[in-house]
Amino acid sequence: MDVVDPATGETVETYEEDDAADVEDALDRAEAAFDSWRERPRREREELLVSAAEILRDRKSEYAELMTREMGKPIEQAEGEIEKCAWVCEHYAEFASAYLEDEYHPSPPGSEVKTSYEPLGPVLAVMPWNFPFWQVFRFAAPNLVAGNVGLLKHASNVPGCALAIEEVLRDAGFPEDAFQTLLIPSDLVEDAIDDDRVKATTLTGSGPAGSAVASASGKRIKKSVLELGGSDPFVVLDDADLETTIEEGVWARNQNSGQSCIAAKRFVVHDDVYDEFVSGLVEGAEALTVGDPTDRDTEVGPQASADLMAELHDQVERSVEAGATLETGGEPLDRDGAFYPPTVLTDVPDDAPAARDELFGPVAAVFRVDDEEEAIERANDTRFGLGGSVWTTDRERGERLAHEIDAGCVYVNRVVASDPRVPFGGVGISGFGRELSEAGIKEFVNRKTVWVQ
Ligand SMILES: O=CCCC(=O)O
Repeated sequence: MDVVDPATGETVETYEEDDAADVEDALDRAEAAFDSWRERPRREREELLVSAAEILRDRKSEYAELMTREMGKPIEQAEGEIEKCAWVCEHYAEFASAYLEDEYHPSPPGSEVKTSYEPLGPVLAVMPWNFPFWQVFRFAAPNLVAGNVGLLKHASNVPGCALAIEEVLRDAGFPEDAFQTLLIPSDLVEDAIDDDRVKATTLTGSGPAGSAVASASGKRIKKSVLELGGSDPFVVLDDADLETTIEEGVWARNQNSGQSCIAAKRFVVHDDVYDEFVSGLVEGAEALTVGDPTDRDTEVGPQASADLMAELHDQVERSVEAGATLETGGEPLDRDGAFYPPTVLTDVPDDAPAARDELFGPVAAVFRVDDEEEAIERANDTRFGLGGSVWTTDRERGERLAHEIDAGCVYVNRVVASDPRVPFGGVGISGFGRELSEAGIKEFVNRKTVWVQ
């Protein structure tokens, strides 16, 4: 596995891939580890998560630099990601016991009936490169503390991050085989899912990858959780506080260099404020500092690879050919590395890629609407359903519209963001199941009814 620094296009590291025999060995070890791990008192498992959080904070610079080198995340955002991983570890260290407490039910006199939450076993996680630490920790923290063991198949461009995560957990004191990284190509994933020792699967990534993992899991009657793409609407009503809304909109679209499933992708803007909003969005996009992700002033780094940038550019070109107006950006930067500028498209036709598909880079598509009803219609005119936001000074109006948007989460006057305290996941082709909070820790447990007469 070659790691190519997307800021320079140079190969910076090569890792040896694992093969089928390595997978076999890892599955054996995972199964054995589960037998003893599930018996460890939960309090001890929680304490290990506290140690993992400490290690993450101690090694924040080292891991942030690794992430920046492998997938180009601007360094300050990479440090923020490591902090968030520490937070999710601390969150589950504090709340896992309450989340997994036995639940007692009304029962006939003389009997006791409860639900207990017991671990399932080895869970295979297929994870993406865009938040290479966070996406893994939000799987690992709840599952390890619940008593499951983890097997990670990470994206092939971030093997160093995958191994570093394994290192954090081992150094924190988790048993060696409680969490293992498999540096395997995608074609070995189905074999692993087929294996009886793997009890469940979770994938964060693209629709086709999600469909493949869920199909293979379904064939073997194994539960899966999918967190796939999004095309989140950012709905700006006529009474929005425009200064704040524009500022937040620029960030909502360009965070993580535009490569986030919950980035705002379609801006649905009321006619009364449309012109002012668009000119603010364009000005904000042009003011962003694009460049070397190791530089602390950089706000938008490279796209994670030249291929991904080419795919994004093709979507922009096809949208413009279909009739969209390019307000700013729209051409790869003339320099080494996969740099794409913050881009704004207006007049986007309904059948253009920028309206229909997910654009996984710093490209905003803006739509003009005449009223609330049309805003909701436009917001819901997508097969995705991950997140969405509504911007208005009238909180009740915002909340009312939030209930009308078909998505796993809708934020009013706040940029959509995942948070350990609240469920995260989508509807439609954005996936199923939930991560984080109590909902997340209960995805891969046996909700066992115990009836004592
Ligand atoms: O790509 C998805 C974003 C995930 C997150 O921010 O938690």
